[in-house]
Amino acid sequence: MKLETIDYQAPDSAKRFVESLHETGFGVLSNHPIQQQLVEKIYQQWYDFFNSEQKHEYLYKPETQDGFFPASVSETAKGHTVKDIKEYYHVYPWGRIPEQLKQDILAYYQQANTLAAELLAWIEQYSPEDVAQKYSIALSKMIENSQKTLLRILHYPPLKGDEELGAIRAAAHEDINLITILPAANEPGLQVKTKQGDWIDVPSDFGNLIINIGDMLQEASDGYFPSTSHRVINPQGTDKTKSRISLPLFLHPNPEVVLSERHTADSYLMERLRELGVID
Ligand SMILES: O=C(O)CCC(=O)C(=O)O
Ligand SMILES: [Fe+2]
Repeated sequence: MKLETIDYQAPDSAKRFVESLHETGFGVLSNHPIQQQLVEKIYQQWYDFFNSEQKHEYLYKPETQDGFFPASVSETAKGHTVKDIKEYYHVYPWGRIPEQLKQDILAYYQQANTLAAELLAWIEQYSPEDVAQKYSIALSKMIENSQKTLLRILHYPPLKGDEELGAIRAAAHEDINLITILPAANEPGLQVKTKQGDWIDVPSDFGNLIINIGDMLQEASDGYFPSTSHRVINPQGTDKTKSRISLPLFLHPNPEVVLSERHTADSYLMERLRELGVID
C-alpha cells in the first residue's frame, strides 16, 4: 500500500482523493486552500503557550471538555495501558480560549470547517450508489453549525529519557468522529497501519494536509470507508530534543444525526467515550 499525495487543484482530485480514502482510510492533499502561514503562526503561538505557566489557568472542565489537558491526564488509547506522551488543548468556539490565541485559532477553525464541508461533498459524490443511499442526510449537512466539532492542539514534548516503558507519543488508535483534517505537523512521526498489518509513514511534507476517516463515517458507510489505525512514534537521535505540535480538527456531526440503524452521532459518541473511560 502506498499513500499518494494528491494535488487539490488537479482536475481529477476529488475522485482520486475519495479512492484513497476507500483504499487506505487516508487522503493526503497538497496545493489546498488552508493558509500555511496561518498554520505556522499557530504552531509558534501554541508552542509558547505550552511552555508557559498560563496553560494551568485553563485546566479542562470534565463536564464540557474544553481547555488544557496536562500530560498527567492525557489519553490512554483504547486497548492500551500506558498513557501517551502528550499534552493538549481542546478548542471549541463556545469554549475557553486564551485571549491572545483566539483570533488565529478561530480563523483556522473556520477555514478548516469550510474545507471539510467541501471534502465531505467530494466523498458523497464519489460514494457508490448503494453506499450513498445509506447516508441519512448529506454528509456536509451532518456537520453544519455543529457545536461538537473539536480542534485539538497537541504538544508532544521533547523526550527526556524517563518516559514510561513502552510509551509512545500517540499509541495506535482510530478517531471517533466523521473525518479528521490534520495539517502536517512540524516534525515527522505519524504512521498508518496498512491492510497487511504493517506501519507506513504518512507523507508529512510541511504544507500537506492529511485527512482520515473516523469511526462515524465507517459506521455511516457500512464499512466502505475504513477508520484506519494510526499512531505517532517517538523521535530518534537529535530529534528527541524537539517538540512536536499538531492540529487535528475532528469533524463531529450534530448529535441528533442518524449514522446507521444502530446509532445516532450522540449515542455513538457516548458509547465510545465510555469505552475510553472519559465519561462514566
Ligand atoms: O499528532 C498527530 O499527527 C496525530 C494525532 C492524532 O491522531 C489524534 O490526536 O487523534
Ligand atoms: Fe487520531
